[in-house]
Amino acid sequence: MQVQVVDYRAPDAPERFARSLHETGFGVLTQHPIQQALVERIYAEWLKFFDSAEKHDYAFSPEKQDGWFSTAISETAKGFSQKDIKEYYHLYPWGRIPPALKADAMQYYREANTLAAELLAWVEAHTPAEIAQHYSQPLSRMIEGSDKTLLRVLRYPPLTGTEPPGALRAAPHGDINLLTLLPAANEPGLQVQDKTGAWCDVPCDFGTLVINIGDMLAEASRGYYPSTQHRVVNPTGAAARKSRVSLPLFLHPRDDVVLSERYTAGSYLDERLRELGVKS
Ligand SMILES: O=C(O)CCC(=O)C(=O)O
Ligand SMILES: [Fe+2]
Repeated sequence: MQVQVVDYRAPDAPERFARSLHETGFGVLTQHPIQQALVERIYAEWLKFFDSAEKHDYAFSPEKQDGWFSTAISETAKGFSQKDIKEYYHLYPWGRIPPALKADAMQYYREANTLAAELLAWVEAHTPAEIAQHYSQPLSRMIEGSDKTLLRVLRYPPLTGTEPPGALRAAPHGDINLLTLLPAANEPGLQVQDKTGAWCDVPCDFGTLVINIGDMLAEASRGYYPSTQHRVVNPTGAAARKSRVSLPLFLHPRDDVVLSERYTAGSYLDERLRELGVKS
């Protein structure tokens, strides 16, 4: 499998990027407009937050899905029995955000959203007409006025050696949303599955941006853009004693958007959150 690494500024970037998404579900961008200094500041600030007792004041809300998800209630990937070895915080502009962390997180949220909208337009422009005719509305319109787009700050704690056998930092899964934007994490571990079932490392040079297709876009494009299974494997050696931080932005349509004959975005999300065990 060849996940393409594409220079965002190149004249043929939209086409090469959309082809990589079509062929692998993933694409990597260099020279993109997201400031690396901002990403690094967010990683450092949130590592401190996860190490503090303050996080307990922000326990997640099952109805709203904002706030801090502890390792004890963290997701169990669809079809798996072990919980992932991770804790995370769900940020929405309308949700709870620790005041000291708010300015940077919201600046990132805005900038990442702007870029995500542009990349969605690239994806749309390179959708073959026979597929695009099934979109219930232009992809770029599906996200207009959406309050569902989610910034997740993830912390995978150092391993203790007492993890249940087979538990992974993130078990194989597909993302639920349209597109995911993920700045390279501070540590490696992200892998994507190819068509033969083999796992391949996602190119993860610090400073690059990984983008992947989510299940909602696979549904709306009838599989033309595949939502590929990916996972985060456990480190060994000295890296096992370090935390890994990552910062995916999950771009979501409004709830009322029709994805296919079977689903609206709202009905799809509800079904998936129940399967993950974070909504009842
Ligand atoms: O931490 C990562 O690199 C990937 C996280 C991920 O795939 C997810 O949260 O859906
Ligand atoms: Fe994911």
